[in-house]
Amino acid sequence: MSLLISRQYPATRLRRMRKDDFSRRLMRESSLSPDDLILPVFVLEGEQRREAVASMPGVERLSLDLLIEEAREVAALGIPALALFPVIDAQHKSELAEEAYNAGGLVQRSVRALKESLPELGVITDVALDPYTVHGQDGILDAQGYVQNDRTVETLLKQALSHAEAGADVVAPSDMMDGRIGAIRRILEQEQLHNTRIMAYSAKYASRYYGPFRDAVGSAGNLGKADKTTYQMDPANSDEAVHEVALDLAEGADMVMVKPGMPYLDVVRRIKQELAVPTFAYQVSGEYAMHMAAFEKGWLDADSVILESLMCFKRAGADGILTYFAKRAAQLLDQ
Ligand SMILES: NCc1[nH]cc(CCC(=O)O)c1CC(=O)O
Ligand SMILES: [Mg+2]
Repeated sequence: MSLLISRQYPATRLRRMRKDDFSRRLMRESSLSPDDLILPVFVLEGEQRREAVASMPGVERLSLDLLIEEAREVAALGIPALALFPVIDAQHKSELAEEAYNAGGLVQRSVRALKESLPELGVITDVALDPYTVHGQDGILDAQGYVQNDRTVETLLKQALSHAEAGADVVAPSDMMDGRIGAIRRILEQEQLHNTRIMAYSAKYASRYYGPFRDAVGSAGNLGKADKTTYQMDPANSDEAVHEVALDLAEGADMVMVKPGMPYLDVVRRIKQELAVPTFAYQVSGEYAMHMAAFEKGWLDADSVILESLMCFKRAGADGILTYFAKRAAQLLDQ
């Protein structure tokens, strides 16, 4: 502090270093590259199917054959990984979400196909029951409608194992049950799947910014007016986020995540600073929708705002960002 106080204008003029591109580049503290990006994708049953998502302009749900083409482009752009989210047909949804661990299910088949066609592209799978339950909650309900923790974890284990057995490089539990990271790590070790990574959605908030995603996977209708406040975190909390992350690390997480992203950058910063582990952030569907709405109205300049929004995650301390802008950002960074 004393050092800063002793600095005085005109000896110190911070605009000097901003004068030229070379000195701006030299003092730049953060950088953004395709290596920092993960593209979330939505997969559908069928062939040659491509469906728009009304609340996410530019995002499409793809059948597996088209997803493989998409994945080829993603890899060619230098994006390290994609995160896979299934759209599950109503006939496969149930109270106990048994379809979640079907070895021949949509996710499991997609993982196999992706790893076969593009072995070097990282595949991250979502471990949570919401696409598979009739009520759209991430777990199994008791008679009062409460999401049962330990009963749900038993099913998540099977789901995570089925993903890993299909060849998923990373399983990403996004359900916020207590103890699920430890339980998944134990079963993976037991089954000799020592190198399956776990990206834990550790500090996942009960956010209304997930609305467009729930449209995309078709769980919005099932969920109705219900919320997820008995398991996802209160947006008012930040100490609790550090606590959640510390527990997931102790249980065997390789990477941790904060979600949503931009409204929660203080949490990203705290976690990176206090725990110093691979830290990811998810620029979620609602953030994407807000940006796209402003771009469509001509109120914000798309290309520059996309890159600025992503750079802010890096400055806050994120090692990587899940973003629906991943392809567009990688193209821009390539120019
Ligand atoms: N387990 C479900 C899941 N996994 C990722 C998202 C949100 C992603 C986004 O909004 O982009 C959600 C939604 C939710 O918790 O209701
Ligand atoms: Mg937890």
